[in-house]
Amino acid sequence: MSPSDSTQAPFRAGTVAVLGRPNVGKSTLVNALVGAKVSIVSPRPQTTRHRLLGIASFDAGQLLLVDTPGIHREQKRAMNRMMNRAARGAVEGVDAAALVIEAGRWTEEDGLAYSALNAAGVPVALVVNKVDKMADKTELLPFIAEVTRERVFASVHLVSALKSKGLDVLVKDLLQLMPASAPIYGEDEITDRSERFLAGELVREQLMLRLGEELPYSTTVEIERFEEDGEMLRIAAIVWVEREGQKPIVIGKGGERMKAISTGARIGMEKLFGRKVFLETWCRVREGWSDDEAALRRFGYSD
Ligand SMILES: Nc1nc2c(ncn2[C@@H]2O[C@H](COP(=O)(O)OP(=O)(O)OP(=O)(O)O)[C@@H](O)[C@H]2O)c(=O)[nH]1
Repeated sequence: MSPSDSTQAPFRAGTVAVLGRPNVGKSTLVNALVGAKVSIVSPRPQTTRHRLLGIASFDAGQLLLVDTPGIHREQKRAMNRMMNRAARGAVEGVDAAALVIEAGRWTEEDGLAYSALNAAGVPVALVVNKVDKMADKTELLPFIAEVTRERVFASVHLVSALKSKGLDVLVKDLLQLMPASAPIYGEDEITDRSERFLAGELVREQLMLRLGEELPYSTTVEIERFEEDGEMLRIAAIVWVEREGQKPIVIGKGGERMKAISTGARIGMEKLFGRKVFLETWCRVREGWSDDEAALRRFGYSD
């Protein structure tokens, strides 16, 4: 994708907060813009736990995408507070926001996100995602008319992040909202996260995809080893569970599930890192951890 303006146009670079309800497709959009899987995707809401910077480079500029965790639907007051806090945190210092919504659905939470962004004075591009899912496309224009009736957006986009549709114009319009600036990162950089972190995320993604609702909430992934061995990478991942009884859920009958998790994660790693990966995956019980230690390990740290 390379939206090319006139040759006179300055290079632009800046930060875009990607906001929206859980499951609307924020991570899928960031990955599609970056052109690689920097943010994990699953049909389960609340997949994204971390703020993450995806770096999308184009001929005309560079977008630093902050992929924010989705916001819970809770009681109204709590929701309001969380929404504002999440929006404020994510929006601090950004040049624009992409508010991602699902085609045909505008909810109260979307309205709250819009209001928080508007109050923060951040220009908002409305990204109506999952257009491919809408059987009757004639409903799209009245839907947009309704959403934009009393709200101001810098631009409005109909996209399918999954099928990479409508993204060229989105990039072009987002770049217009960025300040003239030299590139902030190298053209081949795609995230500020380490490869080690991304490896852990790919294991976590497989856990979510393959365990679904069965996945114990407190499960964490630790990358115990991440080493270069000639052309290949040797990686060891530990899936930490809280109780002995949770191990069979992760491992599955005859180890089948763990094998599938490991293979899925390895394939993702080989694609992302562009080389062969030897991956070992273990499931262990994290007996005796304090909450602090568990939290640190969740971010890939251990003493
Ligand atoms: N049909 C269709 N599905 C999509 C599209 N974009 C995302 N999805 C699917 O929607 C689900 C959620 O996608 P994510 O990218 O994880 O959504 P998210 O907003 O980052 O979710 P949280 O991490 O929970 O905030 C996944 O199953 C995606 O494959 C799209 O354009 N079309």
